Amino acid sequence: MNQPVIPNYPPGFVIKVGSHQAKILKYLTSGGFAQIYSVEISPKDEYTNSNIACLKRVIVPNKSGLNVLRTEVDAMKLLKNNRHVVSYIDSNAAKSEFGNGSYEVFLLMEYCERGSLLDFMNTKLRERLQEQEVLNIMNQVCQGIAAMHKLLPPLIHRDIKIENVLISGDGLFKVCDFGSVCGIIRPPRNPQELQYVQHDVMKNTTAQYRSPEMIDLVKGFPIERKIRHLGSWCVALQIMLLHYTFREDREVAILNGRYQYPAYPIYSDRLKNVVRVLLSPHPVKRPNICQLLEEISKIQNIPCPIDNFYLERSRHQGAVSVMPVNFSRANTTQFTDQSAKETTAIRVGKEISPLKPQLSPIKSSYGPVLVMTKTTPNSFNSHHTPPPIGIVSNKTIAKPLYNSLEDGNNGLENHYLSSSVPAISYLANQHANDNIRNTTKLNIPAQNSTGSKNKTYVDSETQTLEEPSLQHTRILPHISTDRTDNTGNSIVSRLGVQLRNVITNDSSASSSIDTVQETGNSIKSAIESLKNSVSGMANNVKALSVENARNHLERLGSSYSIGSNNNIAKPNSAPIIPAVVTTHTSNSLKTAVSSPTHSELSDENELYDTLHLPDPKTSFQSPSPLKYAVDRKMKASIEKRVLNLLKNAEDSPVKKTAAGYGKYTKRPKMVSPTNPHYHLVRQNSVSQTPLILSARGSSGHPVVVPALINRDNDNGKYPAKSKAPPVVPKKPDHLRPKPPKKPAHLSSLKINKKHSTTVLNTPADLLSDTAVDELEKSFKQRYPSTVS
Ligand SMILES: Nc1ncnc2c1ncn2[C@@H]1O[C@H](COP(=O)(O)OP(=O)(O)OP(=O)(O)O)[C@@H](O)[C@H]1O
Repeated sequence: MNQPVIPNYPPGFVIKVGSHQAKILKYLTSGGFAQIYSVEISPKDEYTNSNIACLKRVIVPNKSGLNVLRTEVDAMKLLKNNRHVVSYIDSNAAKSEFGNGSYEVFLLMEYCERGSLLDFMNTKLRERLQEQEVLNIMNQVCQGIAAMHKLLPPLIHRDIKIENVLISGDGLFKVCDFGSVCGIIRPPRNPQELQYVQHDVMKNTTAQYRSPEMIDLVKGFPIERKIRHLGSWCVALQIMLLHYTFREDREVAILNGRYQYPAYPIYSDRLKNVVRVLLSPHPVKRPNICQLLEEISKIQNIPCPIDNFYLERSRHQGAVSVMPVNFSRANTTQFTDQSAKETTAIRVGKEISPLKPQLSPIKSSYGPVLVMTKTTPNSFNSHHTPPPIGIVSNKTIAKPLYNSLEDGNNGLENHYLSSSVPAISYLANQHANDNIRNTTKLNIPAQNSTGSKNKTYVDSETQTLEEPSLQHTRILPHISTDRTDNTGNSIVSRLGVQLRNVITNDSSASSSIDTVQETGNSIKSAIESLKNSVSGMANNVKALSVENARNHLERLGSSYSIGSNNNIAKPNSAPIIPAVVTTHTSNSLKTAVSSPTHSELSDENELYDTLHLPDPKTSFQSPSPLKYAVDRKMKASIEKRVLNLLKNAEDSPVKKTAAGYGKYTKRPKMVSPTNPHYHLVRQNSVSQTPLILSARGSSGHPVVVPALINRDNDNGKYPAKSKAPPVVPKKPDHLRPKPPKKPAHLSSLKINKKHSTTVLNTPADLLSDTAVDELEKSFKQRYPSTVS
C-alpha cells in the first residue's frame, strides 16, 4: 500500500472516532502502515474500564486499501473482549485530505502500555527467557489464537510474531494486528491460483514466520488454522526460544524443521518436545491449538484455560474432529469406545464419500486418512509455579469469553475434508454491506439441510466460483455483540471480492492484484509461472538436503533417466516457493492418491508421499494438452536435475554453511545496551520485512542472520521485472566466522542424521537426543492423531 507521508497529530489534538472523542496524548510509534497514538477517550471503554486507549491511524490511497483495514476492524470486532486479543473499541473511516481518493481510517483499541513482546525480549537479552516465561507467553498467545480458530468459520492470523504480541498494563500478553487475517486457503489448483496464493502469502505474511506449507506451496497443503497454520506461531516460538542462534537460511530451516537451542538456559525435554512437534515440516504432525494449549498447560501444571472446541464440536455432531494422520500408527486403543467407532466410520469413508467428488486435490489425498483426535480432560493440579514475569497468576486464568459461536453450529471444523464448497461464511451475511453482497452471493457456503458437514473453506482469495449450490445459506448464530460496523464488513466476503477480481481480471477494486500479468490470465504468463516455479524448485533442491532431494524424486514417482551434466542452479538463487504442477502427472502417485486403503497407508513414507500429492484428476479441472506437454517437459527436467544432484552429492557432499545460504541482511546493526553481542531490531513494514536478528560471533565479526533468499531488497519484495533474485556471491572463507569449538561435555550428544548435513556455526547444541525422542513417543501416545 503506497502511503502519503502525513504529519503526526500533536498532543491535545481531538478527533472523533465513531461514537468516541479521542484526545491525542502521545505519538507512540509507526507500524508498517500506521501511526500509533495513546489517547484519552470519552466515553470510557466499558471492557477495559479505562479512558486511555490506543489510536491507530492509517491513510489508505484508495478504496481497496480501505478494504484491508475493514478486514482488520471486522476481525477485531469478532474477537472483541477476549482477554488475549487486543480489544476493539471503536473505528471509523473518512475521506482524507491527503491525496485524491485516499481515506483515513481510525481504529480505537485497548492500550497495551507495556509494549510488544519484542520489546520485552529485548529487555531479556542477557538472561534470556526462562522456561516458565516461555510457557506463560505461549499459553496466553495460544489463547488469543484459539479464539480466532474457534470462530466459525475460523480466522487465521497469518502474521503472528513477537512484534504483534502486546503486553497490557496488567501483564497480559495479547495478539494484535489483524490486517493479514484470512480464512482457510486451500491449495492452489492451477497456475492462476498458485500465483495468487504466492502473491498473497508474500504480501500478508512475514518471511521468517511462514509455515513450511506457505513456503513450499508445491506440497499442496492448505494454509489454514489449527495445525496447518500453527507454523507462524511455531516459528515465533522458535524465535522466542532460539532467536540468538538461528543462523542458517530461515526458509530452508523451516522447511526442514532444523533448529537449535541456545546453550542456556536449559529448557526441559518436555518443552523441547513441544517445539519439536510444532516445528515439524509436515503439518499433519503438528498439534492443533487446543492440543498445544493442553500440553503447555500440563507442563506448567495448571489447568488448560480452554476447552477443546474441536472435540466438543465433534461430540455435538456425533462425528469426529478429523485430522489427517498416519492412522496406521495411531493407537486406537487409547480412544474411548465411541471414538473408536467414529474413527472406524470415518476410515471407511462413510461420512465423506458423498462429498468426495468435490474435494480439491489435497483433500482427496487426505481423504480417508482420518482419525479421531484425542484429548485428555483438564486436570487441576494445585502445585503450579507462579509465572515469574508480569503475567497473570493462574487464578486469573479463566475460561475465555467464548460465546454463542458454538451454539447450534455444525461442529465439524476440518471440513475441508468433507466438502470443498467454496464459501464465504455466515459472517458475510451478517456483516455484508451492499457492495459486498453482490459478491457473497457467489460465495456463500452450501450447507445441506441437516446443517451437518458443511464446508469450511471460508475464504478465500483462492476460492473458485465453481460450486452451484450456493442458495442454502444458513445464517449461524450471532457472534459478536458489537454490530455497529462503522467501517465493518465481512472479512471473508471481501476476500471473495478479491477472488472474483482475480477470476474476472477486475483489478479496479482489489488491492491484491495489480496487473493482468499477476492474475495469470494469459497462457503465456501461466507457462512462465510454471517455468519459474519449476526452476525455483530445481534450484531449491540444491539448498535442501540430499535426503530431501530424494523425497522430491520419490514424489515425482515415475521411472527416471539420469540426466547428463545438467547444472544445478546455485543455492538460493531462486524463490523457494515452487509451483504445483510437475508432480501431478505421476501415474504411480495417482494410484496412491486415489485409493489409499489402510494397508496401503501403513507405511509412513507412503503416507507421506500420498499426502503430498494433489490428485491429478481434480487438480486441474480441464487439463489442456499444452499443460501436460509442459508438465512432462518440466518433469523430465527436474528429474534430471535432481538425479544429477544426487549423483554429485554422493561424490562430493554439498558443504552447507550459513554463509552459503542466500544473501546477508543489509540492515544496520544495532548494539543492544544490555548485550553487545546480540541485537533485536524491529523493522517497520513488518509484513514484508521481518525482525532481523543479528549477533556477533566470538570472533567479533558480526554474524547476521541471513535475509530471505527470495528477496532482493529490504522490503522483501521481488524486483518488478526480475524472475529470480540476484545471486549473491559466496563469502570468502577468511571472512566467515569460525565456528567455536564444541564444548567437551557436549561432544557425546547424538547428532540427528537428518540435521547433520548442515554445518552449524554456533556453539549451541543440536538437541535431538534420546530423551527428547522418548518424550516425542510419549506425546504421540497421548495425541495419537497429532503425531504419526
Ligand atoms: N493497542 C496498542 N497498544 C500499544 N501499542 C500498540 C498497540 N497497537 C499497536 N501498538 C504498537 O504499534 C506497533 C505497530 O502496530 P500495528 O502492528 O498494529 O501496525 P501496522 O501498521 O499494522 O504494523 P505492521 O504492518 O508493521 O505490522 C506495534 O508493534 C506496537 O508496538
